[in-house]
Amino acid sequence: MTNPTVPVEEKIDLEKKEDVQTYKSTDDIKVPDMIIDQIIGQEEAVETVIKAAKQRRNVLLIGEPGIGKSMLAKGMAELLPPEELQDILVYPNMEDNNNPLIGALPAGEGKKVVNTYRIKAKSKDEKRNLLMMLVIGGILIAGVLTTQYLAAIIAAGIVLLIIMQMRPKNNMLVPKLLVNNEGKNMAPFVDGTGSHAGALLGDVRHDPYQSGGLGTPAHDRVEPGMIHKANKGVLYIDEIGTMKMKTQQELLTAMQEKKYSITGQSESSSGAMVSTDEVPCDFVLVASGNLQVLEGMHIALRSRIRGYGYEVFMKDSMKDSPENREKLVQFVAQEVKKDGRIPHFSSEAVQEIIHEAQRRSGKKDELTLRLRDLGGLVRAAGDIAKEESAPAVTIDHVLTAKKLARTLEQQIADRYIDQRKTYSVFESDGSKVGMVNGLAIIGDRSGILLPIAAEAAPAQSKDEGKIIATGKLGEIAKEAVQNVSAVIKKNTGTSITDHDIHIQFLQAYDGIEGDSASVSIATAVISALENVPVDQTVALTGSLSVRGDVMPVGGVTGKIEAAAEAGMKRVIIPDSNMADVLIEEKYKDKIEIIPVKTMSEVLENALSGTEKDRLVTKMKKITGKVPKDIIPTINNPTTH
Ligand SMILES: Nc1ncnc2c1ncn2[C@@H]1O[C@H](COP(=O)(O)OP(=O)(O)OP(=O)(O)O)[C@@H](O)[C@H]1O
Repeated sequence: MTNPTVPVEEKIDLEKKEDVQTYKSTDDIKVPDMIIDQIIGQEEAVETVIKAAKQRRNVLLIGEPGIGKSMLAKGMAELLPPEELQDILVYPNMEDNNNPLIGALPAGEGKKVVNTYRIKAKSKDEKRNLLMMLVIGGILIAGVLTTQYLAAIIAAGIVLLIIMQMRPKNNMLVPKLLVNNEGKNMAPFVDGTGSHAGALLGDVRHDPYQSGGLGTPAHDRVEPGMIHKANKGVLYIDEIGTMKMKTQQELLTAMQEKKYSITGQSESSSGAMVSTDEVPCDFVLVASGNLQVLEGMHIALRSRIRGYGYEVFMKDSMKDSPENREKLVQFVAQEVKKDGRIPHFSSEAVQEIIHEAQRRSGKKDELTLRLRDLGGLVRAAGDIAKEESAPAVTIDHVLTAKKLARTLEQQIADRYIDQRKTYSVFESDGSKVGMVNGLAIIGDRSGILLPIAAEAAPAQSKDEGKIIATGKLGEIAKEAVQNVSAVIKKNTGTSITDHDIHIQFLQAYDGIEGDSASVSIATAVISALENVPVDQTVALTGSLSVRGDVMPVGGVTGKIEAAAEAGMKRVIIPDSNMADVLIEEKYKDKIEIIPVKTMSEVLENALSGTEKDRLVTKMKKITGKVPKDIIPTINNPTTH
């Protein structure tokens, strides 16, 4: 299917602040030509890159995956002042075969020089071949005339061998074009991500025949590195901290010297004997990665970037404002154009993408900037529309795509829920002592139910009770119980030190983040200590401060949706997270959301049965020791 195309002059140009509201489909929106103008939501990073490009400075971009780091690096290459691009040639060195010579020529000249050498070599070879044929022919004719056939054949063979050995190999004198910039008018962009030392710094191939003089000449075995191909342009390296220290050190040397000779990288190879003259490598380094990457980064390399460049911490979300929503309209138009196979999006379909951007940010009044993932949704919706041969992508296509294009984590979460239901790992009705339906996040935003079981027994040791936590999140559990032991005592008057407390995360799998489980753990422990059942129709999330306040956590939308999927009727979340809740319409009637500020409110809502009243009365009795802020909430719990 071909996309309908509005003539360029009739398109809405957002850069000129034209009114975007009038657009019917993304076909009406003009996509900027320059990559730097296509970058959405990273204004500070864009400004820095523009500044860095003017001065040819290095840049370190730190941020989440898929937010536009490599796009910025490409944009920078487009912006670099158009310097004289060069072709680099490597010539044989007659005096020292293992030290090939380097020559730089204006772009486009390199190929011509190589061709001239080739033609010369060819004509020399042809002349010599002709001469050889004449000499051998003469010997053979003489042999025929003197009837000395055998002697003539042997003589011709010997002459042939001698000439072959003595013949200078003209081909060997032809230089090799290392870097070819013919026809290029933009600074090069080279992505060196994940490349090993040879690919990055250049290499000399091994030649098993080099000792016999029969092999490929040294200069012909020289291969340029990415640092050389990026000469006068941008060298982009993602996840720079994963690169070997030695390679980072060499990279630093190349950056400082702006030239770097090529040698064989493998010590046992004949290439290691070869070392060329210095090859120009005047590149701008754009390094990137997430915060952890800094740990693996060579200190001197980082300091070089800091001293002669800029460091930028990129955003993963932007304010949900009318201007930023317009930028997302441009984003959808860009992705459609880039893909080239999917139809344009109707304005309603774009609205749904914007709504999803809101949801995915997981934060109040923000839009996600993890645009690679959002682009995935655009393409999935486009594919569905294309399959149906629809002229444009509609809101229904986007909704279907959201269902189909579920992330791996979301699919895993669904399967866990099914499995756990089948094996009754958790319950979604009735009440149970020491069992809590906690909530966690897997991947970056998929919620998952995390059942937690606690048992309390009188301490076996006379001195002090123990906290025994099993399951993959054991450490978190121990820490959480230690942190909240004061809160438990404050709420129940019971000291956990008189008990051995066993906690288990039931069937917790790798990749589950359990940081926000402390409210759930405390509830399970209190329930077990006090023998008060927990309502199994409630799911919980929240982080507990040592004072007993419920602190905000990440991913509430995903967690609430997971609770609803698992059949929970109510979900307790931190009050301060209420503004982040953007659950899908279909879940709204399924689950009641209860915002809480303190542990007492959690207990009021999570515990059940007559025993709860006993505990509340007990809590009230000890409220003399409880800070004032808890008293009113115990008497007057907030339920929504
Ligand atoms: N800020 C942005 N503006 C416009 N498009 C974006 C932006 N961020 C990501 N994209 C889209 O996502 C794609 C991937 O982005 P890019 O490769 O730049 O991400 P990245 O941050 O370099 O990720 P990684 O670190 O995983 O390589 C881009 O080609 C573009 O389509």
